[in-house]
Amino acid sequence: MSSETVIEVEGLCKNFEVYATPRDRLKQLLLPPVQRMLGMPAGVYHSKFPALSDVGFSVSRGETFGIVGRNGSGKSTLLQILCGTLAPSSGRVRVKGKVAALLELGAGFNPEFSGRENVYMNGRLFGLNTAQIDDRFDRIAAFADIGDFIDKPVKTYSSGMYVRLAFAVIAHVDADILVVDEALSVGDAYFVQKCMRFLRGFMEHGTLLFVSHDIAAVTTLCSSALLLERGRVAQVGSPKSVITHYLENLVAESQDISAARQAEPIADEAAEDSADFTDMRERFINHSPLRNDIELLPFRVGAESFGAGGARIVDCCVRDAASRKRLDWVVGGEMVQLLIGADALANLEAVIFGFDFKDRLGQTIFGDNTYLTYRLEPRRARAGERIEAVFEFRMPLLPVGDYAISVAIATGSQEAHVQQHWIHDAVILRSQASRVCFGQVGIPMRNIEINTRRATRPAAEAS
Ligand SMILES: Nc1ncnc2c1ncn2[C@@H]1O[C@H](COP(=O)(O)OP(=O)(O)OP(=O)(O)O)[C@@H](O)[C@H]1O
Repeated sequence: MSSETVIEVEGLCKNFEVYATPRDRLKQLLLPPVQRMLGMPAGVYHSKFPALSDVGFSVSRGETFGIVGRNGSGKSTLLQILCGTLAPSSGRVRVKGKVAALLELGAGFNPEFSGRENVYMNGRLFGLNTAQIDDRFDRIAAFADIGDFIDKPVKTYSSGMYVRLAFAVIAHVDADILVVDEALSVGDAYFVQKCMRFLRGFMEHGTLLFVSHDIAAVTTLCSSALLLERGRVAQVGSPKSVITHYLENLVAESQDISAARQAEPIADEAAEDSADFTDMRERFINHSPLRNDIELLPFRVGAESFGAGGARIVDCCVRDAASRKRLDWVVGGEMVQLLIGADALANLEAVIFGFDFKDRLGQTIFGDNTYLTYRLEPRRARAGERIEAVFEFRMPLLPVGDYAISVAIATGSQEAHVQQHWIHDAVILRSQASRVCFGQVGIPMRNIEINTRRATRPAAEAS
């Protein structure tokens, strides 16, 4: 490593083990030791998913290095390896200096501890002693600007408060290398401005790894950039050329898809049910104040609820459909999953999960349940089991305002059922910006056209 190189990555690979069913995971855990004991070859019950393949690059001291790539291209995996929170499968990673990362919201915070206690805990993890943290505490609290919440348990924080405190901490631990990803987008506009002011100051001496879908931010902030495509390095170079390559690929991909669609016989159109598409104006919209940013407030365990008590809903979140990561914010139009998890407190027959997506006035915009899917083979749960339902759908484009998702677990049928546990407003969604200015929701437009053609003469004139 040269004196100026602070990050050096060579031949980095990361394979995740993917299990087709939870049963396979259990088999993988239990069977191989027994098979080995019996002198049999150990079975393999998973496939390997290469999230990163032969990744190599280096970053010099003082550089602002952008990492871009589509969803699922491996950015978070790479960052986690660089931060030391995930082990690579093979390859070499050398990092010189103290790294502080603002990755997943609140990662590294103990939700039971107060903000103050977490500041001390994290400060120590970053190598500061108590006297140094005492000395910086007021500045950290002022940066976070969360008022009395600094002495409340972090589990009571909104996602915006999490990110405020997390950023305030990493901004005060004398990091040599800062890693900042989309988490920053969760903060309110004033806070993001404050962070950007800090980052611009930091960039004068420190090294910054900046992961973003915000093409404009990467182009203006970064001194060089890396494009990841399906876990491989597609390009390292100037931000402008990397972003150009990235956009060309996006466009080429959408053209390939539309060419393929045109080539398909009409009869196949019905089979296109899983074909994905994005709004044709997405690129423009996502780089304008019209992007439909929706904040997701965490599941409120103590929220108002009712029910017969045969089950208790203990988990509810919105996840990214591809990565299955729990989301703190989402952009309207993206594919998401709503997960509802419940503990069965009694033996339950014919379980139905459902949800109700409401606007700020409590009017249902849409909702669904599992009844039709399982009508022929109703699901049951034994007392003591955890049972989960996942609904995958495209998040609608939401006009600015607050929304709520109520969730429920019931038993019986569509017509006659017993609500075992219903939680009002389990997840709150805050649509902060939107291009939808009328109607209850917007729908992504696959295509919009204006066509002109030669006017045909009215029939009367022609005769
Ligand atoms: N623990 C895991 N087990 C199995 N697959 C995983 C795991 N973590 C990530 N993956 C898969 O690895 C790939 C890369 O994921 P990663 O989160 O690094 O992508 P990303 O570029 O950060 O995506 P995004 O922009 O959506 O955050 C994805 O296909 C993801 O589904």
